[in-house]
Amino acid sequence: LKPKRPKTELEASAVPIPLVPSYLPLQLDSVLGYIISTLAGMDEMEFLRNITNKYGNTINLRGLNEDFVVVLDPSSVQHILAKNQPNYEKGPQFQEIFHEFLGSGIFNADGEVWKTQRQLARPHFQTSEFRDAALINRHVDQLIKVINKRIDTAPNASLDIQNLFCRFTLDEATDFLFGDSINSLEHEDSEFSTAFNYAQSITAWRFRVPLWKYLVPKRRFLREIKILDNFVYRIIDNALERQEERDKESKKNHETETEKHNGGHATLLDHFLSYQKETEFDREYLRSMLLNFLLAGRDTTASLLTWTMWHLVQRPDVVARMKEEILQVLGPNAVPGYDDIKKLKYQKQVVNEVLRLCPPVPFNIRQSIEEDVLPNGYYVPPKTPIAYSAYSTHRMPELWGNDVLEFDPDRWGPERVGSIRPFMFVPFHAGPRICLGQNLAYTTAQVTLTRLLQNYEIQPVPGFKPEQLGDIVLFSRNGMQVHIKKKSLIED
Ligand code: HEM
Repeated sequence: LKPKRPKTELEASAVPIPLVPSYLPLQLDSVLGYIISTLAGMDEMEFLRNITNKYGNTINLRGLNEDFVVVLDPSSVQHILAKNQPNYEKGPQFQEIFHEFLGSGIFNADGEVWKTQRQLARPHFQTSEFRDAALINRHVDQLIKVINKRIDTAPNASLDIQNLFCRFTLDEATDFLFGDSINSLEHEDSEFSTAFNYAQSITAWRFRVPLWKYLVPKRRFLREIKILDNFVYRIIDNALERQEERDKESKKNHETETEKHNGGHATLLDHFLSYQKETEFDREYLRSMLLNFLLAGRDTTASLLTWTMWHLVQRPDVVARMKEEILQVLGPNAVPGYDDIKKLKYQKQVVNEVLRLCPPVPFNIRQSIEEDVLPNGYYVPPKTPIAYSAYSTHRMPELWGNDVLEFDPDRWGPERVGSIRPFMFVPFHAGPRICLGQNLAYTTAQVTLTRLLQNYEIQPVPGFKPEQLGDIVLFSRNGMQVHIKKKSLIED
């Protein structure tokens, strides 16, 4: 047993966070119950929601005598993500779990290491980098080609659209970040995507199982990481060669460093390399940087598109309004760019409503540095893991009303959007570490949806029901089966 700390003055003045009850020493009943149920396919997000419905919006899920705080109130979420953000870091536990996979990349770093990467990367995510949406459209072309081929060869069979979206966003993200697409839409069983998926799912297990070091097999994990490394190092070495040639050229032309930076860069990697003079990056740093951005950007957008399909196949009325809007703004065939997408206001409402009910990152963890008191008076001890769940906060009836579980894009319409207060809706996180790719994600999702609705009719598969899987990203365990037929917008 951990020795009991003497109470500090702050602790004495605050309220202890309610403990979720358990009955065996070391809370073994709760810990084992959770692991067994998860292995058996439990919906973890609904499990957490049921616990908070029963015990309150600020709880301590203590396991093996370690505290684990969960907060859902917008004011507490705001406190840890923004107001007192410096006191809530990713922390050593998080970093250890992710280390082999992500090194000290942006997603897995705190302090100066995080800050430098964020500052350097930010310009690459400005809208100007994807205003014409050409890169996105190129990969949507490929997606459409694969869907058409599938319709031609098996017109009556259902299709797992989640699988296609994962391959599509992997191709788009590797193109945007590395300048070298995996082309997994063309070659489904790419060694890289298998290795990436495996590394991600083992990492999610390391989170769930407190004794992961002893329980989760490591040999295959390290073998798959090696496959990722080989792939990424090849890209880095090519980019370094290109950079050297560019440097020689610019010396010939007597360009200054500032002129070089202002030139615009095709990929995130080139963008980082253009700062090589000021900041010495080694290959390992660049490798981690790329894998971190890939993790952050790829499955999240695929998840958003997947759950959008699930809601749309059940709501022909919503689809009809979306199609009407596309016809008005773009017509049946025009390929959308960023500026067109901005005019698709109802479509954005639909996307926001999906992000509310099915946030791609449903759960997120920080660790306190010093002791603290939350705005609702609860005491947070030092060095304590503290989590928030966008999934649960987005489903609180006291915030959203009694129709909270209804899919209603009109919540986001001009008359009602005013009642959505900050930190009630946090699919992209918030505060200084808010998602860097938010704008790119909306653009990718909306360009893709527009083109799918211009070209197809998408229908439910009778009897199919997705099973939520709350890994690092919210997916459906059994895919997302839909029926899809070619149909132009003017045939409606
Ligand atoms: C629907 C799509 C997306 C969602 C819901 C989403 C959500 C999030 C969330 C919740 C975080 C905070 C993670 C944490 O701190 O633990 C985050 C961070 C981040 N996201 Fe996204 N994201 C999406 C798409 C993208 C895309 C497309 C990219 C880029 C290719 C991207 C790049 C990043 C980066 C670099 C961070 C780390 C920011 C930092 O720590 O300073 N995201 N995202």
